[in-house]
Amino acid sequence: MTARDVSVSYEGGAKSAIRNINLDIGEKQVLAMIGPSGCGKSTFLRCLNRMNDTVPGCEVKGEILLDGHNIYAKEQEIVELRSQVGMVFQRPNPFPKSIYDNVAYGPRIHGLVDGKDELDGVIEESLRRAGLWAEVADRLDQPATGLSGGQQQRLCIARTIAIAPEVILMDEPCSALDPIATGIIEELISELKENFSIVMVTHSMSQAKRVSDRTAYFHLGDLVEVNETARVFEDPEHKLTRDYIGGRFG
Ligand SMILES: Nc1ncnc2c1ncn2[C@@H]1O[C@H](COP(=O)(O)OP(=O)(O)OP(=O)(O)O)[C@@H](O)[C@H]1O
Repeated sequence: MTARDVSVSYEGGAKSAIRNINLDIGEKQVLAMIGPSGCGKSTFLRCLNRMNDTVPGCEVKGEILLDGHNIYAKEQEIVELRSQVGMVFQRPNPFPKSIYDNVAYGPRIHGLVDGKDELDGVIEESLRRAGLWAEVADRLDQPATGLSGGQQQRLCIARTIAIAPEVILMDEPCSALDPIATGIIEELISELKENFSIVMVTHSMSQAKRVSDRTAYFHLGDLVEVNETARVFEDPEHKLTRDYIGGRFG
């Protein structure tokens, strides 16, 4: 994906949130977005699958290309876009349905499978890739809400993978989890990048260091720098980045 000159405002243009963002999201890489609270990370993330469309008074300008096609073009179908760009939220949000039906939801509504056997296969594969199969294989018909928080988040990842997106967006996917569940999700993210491009917002600089290939630093609505993660943390180009990483504000 490529963002070109993306600016977003809220309240009918009265409140500017991000300005002229130019950013490439590499294929099969993890891009971490960091920066102080309110700098526009989530706003930018939500542009990538047009989640901001549903926010009244929110205006998005510029272009976001997915495989060379502008996702803000008139002819873009939102349902199709959401099947190409999946999203995992801060708090695990399983549907009040069985574990099976949570993962089956996407393939069913997008018409991706033909018959029960194929659907069963997609569900097993998605749960395996999300590292959850061994824990739930014998209780697929049980309510998803009975799983632990970490298991629920892996279920939400399985639900996203089941529609075979190209890109997975993650908005602070571990912030509601304990350190052990966080470690499991971080390992999972490192495995998932073999097949998907991942963009994640994180408040944890150590997490960005551990899991991302590239890191983008946002400040007051501007993208200050984006570079290889090691470079951003060891030798940032900008003083603002250095100050944030050094804990001098944020
Ligand atoms: N629905 C909205 N209506 C009005 N202003 C909004 C809305 N959503 C976000 N904003 C404003 O846009 C700016 C960027 O917010 P955003 O949530 O994108 O930042 P963030 O970097 O993700 O913050 P955090 O790290 O706290 O989640 C902030 O000034 C915020 O108050």
